Amino acid sequence: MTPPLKVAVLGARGRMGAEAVKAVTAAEDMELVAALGRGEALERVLEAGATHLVDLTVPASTEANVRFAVEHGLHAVVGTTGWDEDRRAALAALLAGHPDTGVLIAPNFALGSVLASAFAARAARYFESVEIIELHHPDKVDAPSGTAVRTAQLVSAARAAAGVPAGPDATEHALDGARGADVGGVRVHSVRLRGLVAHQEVLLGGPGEQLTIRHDSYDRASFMPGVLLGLRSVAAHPGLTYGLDGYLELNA
Ligand SMILES: NC(=O)C1=CN([C@@H]2O[C@H](COP(=O)(O)OP(=O)(O)OC[C@H]3O[C@@H](n4cnc5c(N)ncnc54)[C@H](O)[C@@H]3O)[C@@H](O)[C@H]2O)C=CC1
Ligand SMILES: O=C(O)C1=N[C@H](C(=O)O)C[C@H](O)C1
Repeated sequence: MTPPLKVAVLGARGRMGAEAVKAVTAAEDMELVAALGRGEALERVLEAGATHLVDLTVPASTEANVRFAVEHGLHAVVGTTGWDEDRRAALAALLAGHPDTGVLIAPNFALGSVLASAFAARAARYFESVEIIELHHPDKVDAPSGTAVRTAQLVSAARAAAGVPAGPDATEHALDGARGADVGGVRVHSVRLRGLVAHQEVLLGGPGEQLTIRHDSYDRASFMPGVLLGLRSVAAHPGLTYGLDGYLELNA
């Protein structure tokens, strides 16, 4: 029998971390060996014999946590936001010196969300205009969401590859922020509202028609199959994978 994956969860007292602790504990092929909150020494992960680390902390902590994991030969599955291009490049450079170690940075672990972003990228070349609205609970510390940034990047790359220009926009006068954030030429609008969990709409507009691709996470349980898939797959994918779609066969 294959021995269970020895998993440490960082951010274990947070909304996502607490859910991940439950999911890992319930998985028959995994053993939860450490569950750390803010201020607890990372060395405890090593003392516990972890081979895999899940990071669900905050943008200010995640980079140091993941670097620690890689430097100690642990595979890492990362859901925390804040991994911009510079941070990903620095991590990829570090991983080059640790060729057997894998890191997954997943802006969104929900399968439906990953599919929605992929569908949006596929549709994007056929529409004049594309904008994104992301809607989250008001305790979220970052905006726009990591998922919206990733979706905008995918949409932008797909449009560039097809030679489609940025959508028309005649705005000459606007209050700051009224047109949202510009992510690779795609406007992203962030809503924060009590009662929401994590939601996104990609609006695609052409003459006389609109396609809306919407995904809703009503519960953080929606993210757990992706966390477990990431843990089961990460060792077989050395180096840095950005997006859970890297482990899925979306074109099959
Ligand atoms: N990829 C995905 O599918 C998802 C990603 N997220 C992202 O995950 C992150 C966490 O989200 P939430 O759980 O909602 O936030 P949260 O604020 O509820 O939890 C974060 C926890 O991390 C702890 N923490 C901070 N620094 C730490 C450190 N160095 N070591 C250990 N613990 C530390 C905090 O004390 C807190 O308990 C955010 O960046 C969020 O955007 C959230 C939901 C889904
Ligand atoms: O903070 C959250 O809640 C979420 N964060 C991730 C993001 O920023 O995209 C994933 C999901 O949207 C929930």
